[in-house]
Amino acid sequence: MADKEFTYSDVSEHNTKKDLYIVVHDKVYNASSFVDEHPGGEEVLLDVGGQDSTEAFEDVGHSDEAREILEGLLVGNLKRSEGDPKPKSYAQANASVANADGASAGIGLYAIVLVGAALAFGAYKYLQTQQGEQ
Ligand code: HEM
Repeated sequence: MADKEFTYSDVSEHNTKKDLYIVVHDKVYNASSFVDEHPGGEEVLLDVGGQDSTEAFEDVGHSDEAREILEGLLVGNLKRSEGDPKPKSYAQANASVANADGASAGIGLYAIVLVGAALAFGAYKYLQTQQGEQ
């Protein structure tokens, strides 16, 4: 049963409380039986029903216990086809965000140091000419 393959549109049909599939890391889970028990509330689960909720699930930092429950709800694998929303791999998404941030902060810092140095040099030169004129 857990070897079943679902397309994205198969999954998107299961988006009601009584029939709720969610995708986490390209695996398809039937969360219907767990909606009422979810410590984070039913609303968040219904929000991601029929969709890829990898990011939402990982953002919360769910415990190992939560992951075990999730495995128990497994019904199959997601078969992606062209035109589907891009896979949301949390680790990859986060790494690229961190890199982009790091790079832009680095460049910004260089720019500030360079502009600061140029200003200091200009002021120094200006003061020198002023002193020369006296
Ligand atoms: C079927 C998938 C899911 C399972 C099995 C699950 C399971 C759990 C469990 C067991 C907890 C208790 C804390 C822990 O052990 O980490 C929890 C908390 C929580 N979950 Fe989920 N969860 C699922 C999906 C989601 C999704 C998609 C969201 C979306 C935002 C979410 C949001 C939360 C929040 C906000 C809490 C914290 C509640 C609190 O501490 O007050 N969960 N979840």
